[in-house]
Amino acid sequence: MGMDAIVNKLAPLDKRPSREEAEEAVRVLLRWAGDDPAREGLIDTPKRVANAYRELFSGYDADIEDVLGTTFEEVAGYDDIVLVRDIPFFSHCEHHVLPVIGKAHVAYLPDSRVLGLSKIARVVEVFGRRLQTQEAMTAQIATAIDETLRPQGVAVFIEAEHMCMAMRGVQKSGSTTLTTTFTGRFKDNAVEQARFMSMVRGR
Ligand SMILES: Nc1nc2c(ncn2[C@@H]2O[C@H](COP(=O)(O)OP(=O)(O)OP(=O)(O)O)[C@@H](O)[C@H]2O)c(=O)[nH]1
Ligand SMILES: [Zn+2]
Repeated sequence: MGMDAIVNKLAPLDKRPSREEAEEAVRVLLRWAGDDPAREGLIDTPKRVANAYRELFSGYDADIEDVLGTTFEEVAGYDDIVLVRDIPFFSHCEHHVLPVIGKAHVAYLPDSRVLGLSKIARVVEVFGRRLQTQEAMTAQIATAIDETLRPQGVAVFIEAEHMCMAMRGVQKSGSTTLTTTFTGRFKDNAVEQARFMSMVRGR
């Protein structure tokens, strides 16, 4: 997957429906649920839901190259694993638009340049705040870091619970789905991969 595949997912703001259209769609779904959008408690709900969508799906508005733009070279020759562990995120599955709640662990092996640490968590945030499958989100985080920083390797490990499996459908709460993407040396070298996994698991 290249950067284009990630960038193309962005819907330009001017191609979006109007706020009034979005609020009307919420009223339709409230009626579909069985309630009356005209009753007092629901009058402002379409506005609130439209606002919440702007926040929950703000990842479509972010430019990943801006997010990852700041890099540093002066790190005293440091060339070992940089791992940011336990980055919490909320996403939404693209099949049911229900929450996916999880943690991402993201590492890379620098090749002269390093990233600002907060940028790693920001990348997770950008891809989390879109409609996702866990597999795609894992691969997108790895690709974004790989193609902007060009490190020796990237490792991404996501563990998450899908509300579409807990609240409805098969109704299995508490199960966790694990996904990984490895690039470069993390992909080619079993020792580096194992080191990443034990750093993630070590407490
Ligand atoms: N691979 C993958 N599947 C997901 C993810 N999120 C949700 N799903 C699955 O997407 C599938 C959609 O299956 P469908 O049969 O089309 O939809 P459905 O009838 O609502 O499926 P059930 O959830 O089994 O009731 C389900 O098996 C979900 O568990 C994800 O991140 N990755
Ligand atoms: Zn789902």
